[in-house]
Amino acid sequence: MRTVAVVLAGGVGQRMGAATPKQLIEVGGRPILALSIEAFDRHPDVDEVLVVMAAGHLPTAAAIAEPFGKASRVIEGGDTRTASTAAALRALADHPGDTRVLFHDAARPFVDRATIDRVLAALETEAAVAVGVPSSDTIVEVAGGVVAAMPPRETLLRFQTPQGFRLDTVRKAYELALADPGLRATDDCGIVHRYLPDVPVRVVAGSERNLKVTHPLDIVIAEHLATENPPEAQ
Ligand SMILES: Nc1ccn([C@@H]2O[C@H](COP(=O)(O)OP(=O)(O)OP(=O)(O)O)[C@@H](O)[C@H]2O)c(=O)n1
Ligand SMILES: C[C@](O)(CO)[C@H](O)COP(=O)(O)O
Repeated sequence: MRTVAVVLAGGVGQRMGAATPKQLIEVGGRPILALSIEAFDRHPDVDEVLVVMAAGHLPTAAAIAEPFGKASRVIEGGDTRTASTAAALRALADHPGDTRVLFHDAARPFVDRATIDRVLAALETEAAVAVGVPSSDTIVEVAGGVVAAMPPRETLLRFQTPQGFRLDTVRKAYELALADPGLRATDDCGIVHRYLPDVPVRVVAGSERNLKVTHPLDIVIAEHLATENPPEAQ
């Protein structure tokens, strides 16, 4: 059974507000995208890494991916993260349904080997696997500026990536999702949960280091993680 890691780098980094997409910003002297590709390229159970890049930046992404033996292809993403995942699924159309596929945010350059191991181990028996960490903040639902609901914090997790699937499962979920004019999603497990409600989404532990570089302050933290405690030391 083959394992493909899809590194989603199709965003433009609006919240970061930099001149280039945030995945091209260097931390510890290397582009964030290179660190994310490397995490999967070096994993012994990953066979192939597919990079999905923002339009207009494919040659740069191809140059970054080139040294990694498993990063065979760089394709163009879509206008949303969901559209970029859909583009990856189209690019994997010739892969058998029992392929294991891991979708990872390029913006999470510090994913560690143990997290990938946990996702792959769960995929031995499950068709959809998420990575989550507890919230240290109280999370509330707000409507019209006032609190509408306060779910008990111990029932809540913050999702990270990679999110892992059997290819046939995520394919089916996306087929249904893309036919829904009301489609709104922020991750791939959400799409499986909504469109294939009978498929359990197993949750495994993530890591606080696996931050998603989103806002300018995250670059300061990422620079620290990359230089003081680099991924290869994990
Ligand atoms: N059209 C998109 C949008 C996002 N992503 C990827 O999905 C991951 C998580 O998205 P996010 O952190 O929101 O990145 P951006 O969309 O670039 O950021 P912003 O929302 O601030 O514009 C990132 O690695 C991003 O490159 C993608 O592949 N295609
Ligand atoms: C997939 C994700 O990283 C899980 O936390 C998150 O939903 C991505 O959201 P974004 O708005 O595309 O950064």
